[in-house]
Amino acid sequence: MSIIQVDQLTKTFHRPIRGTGALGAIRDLINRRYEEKTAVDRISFTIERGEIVGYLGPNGAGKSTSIKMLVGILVPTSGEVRVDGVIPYKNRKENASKIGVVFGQRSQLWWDIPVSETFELMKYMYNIPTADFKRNIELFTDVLGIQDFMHVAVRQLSLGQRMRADLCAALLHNPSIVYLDEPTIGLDVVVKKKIREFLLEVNALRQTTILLTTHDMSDVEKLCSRVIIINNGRKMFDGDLERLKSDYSADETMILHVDHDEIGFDGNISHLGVTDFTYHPESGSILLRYDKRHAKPASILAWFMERTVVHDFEIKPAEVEDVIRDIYQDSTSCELGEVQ
Ligand SMILES: Nc1ncnc2c1ncn2[C@@H]1O[C@H](COP(=O)(O)OP(=O)(O)OP(=O)(O)O)[C@@H](O)[C@H]1O
Repeated sequence: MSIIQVDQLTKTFHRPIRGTGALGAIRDLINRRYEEKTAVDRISFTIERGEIVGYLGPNGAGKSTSIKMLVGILVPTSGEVRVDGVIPYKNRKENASKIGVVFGQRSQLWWDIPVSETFELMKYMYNIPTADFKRNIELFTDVLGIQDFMHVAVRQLSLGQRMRADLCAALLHNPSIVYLDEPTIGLDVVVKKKIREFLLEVNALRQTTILLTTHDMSDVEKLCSRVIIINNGRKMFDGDLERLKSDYSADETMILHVDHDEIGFDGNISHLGVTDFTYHPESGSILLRYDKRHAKPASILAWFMERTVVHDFEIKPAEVEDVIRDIYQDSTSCELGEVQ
């Protein structure tokens, strides 16, 4: 059975409409008006044990609201959610023992006590057996490089140190599911790498299911076998990254390595279906972007080979970042493009 089951999940907020100016404020006091905002709109998906899934969408798409329903903080307006056999908002305590949560912007650690004592408190709160606790501390501190600041008070940690400590704390009780909201936000490349390695290791060792929201596409490419994309509360795509690229992007880039001096044409190559063209004389390379539905890479290559000496060439599919940006911008694809 799938570890996460979400069926037609919906959350509608009623939020006050605020009047403008002093008169509006007085009017609001007498007659408060509300508008409805459907933050999550009939979303359905299932996630299997051990999957690492990227839950993506632009700002305000409904990601945090979905996660809050999965962790049991919010009660859905309609639809169903079941996590490891439990309805989160009805069985909050049981659900909490099975999950780990990290919100990149907010820490769950106790500000004034050292990291090591926070971990001891976690052991007590989650009733973690001593042998498991020791094993996890050894493994996690090693992979995340926490030893150097184990005895430092949380408020004195840098952002990267604090995030590593947060991750460690969230995983000490061996949760079967981990929700990560922007876990690498604001971190340098070295710490990002450590965190990604850690997540992959825990996932491989323990079959931990990971649901990750991030705006960092390199997180997605390094970690996620599958992505779910939402926009305006609706699911737009559910599948693997390669499928995302092939279904949603027809753009490719061809890079030609040519002789510096011999490039001899006027640059008018739109008839080849090329949409973007740049020549870099310092490296002797030509970058050509085209829509593969309208252009033939072989014809482009042949055309250039007739006019200059081409030493080498490569073809690159669109970067996932570009594909996702295009999907975010194209809100009309919302329902039409939904893929299960
Ligand atoms: N408690 C609330 N009351 C009213 N509206 C809310 C509430 N929480 C969220 N919303 C609205 O629901 C929509 C979705 O918000 P949500 O925080 O889920 O988006 P998000 O995808 O997590 O965005 P971001 O990437 O910016 O964190 C937004 O329009 C937001 O203003």
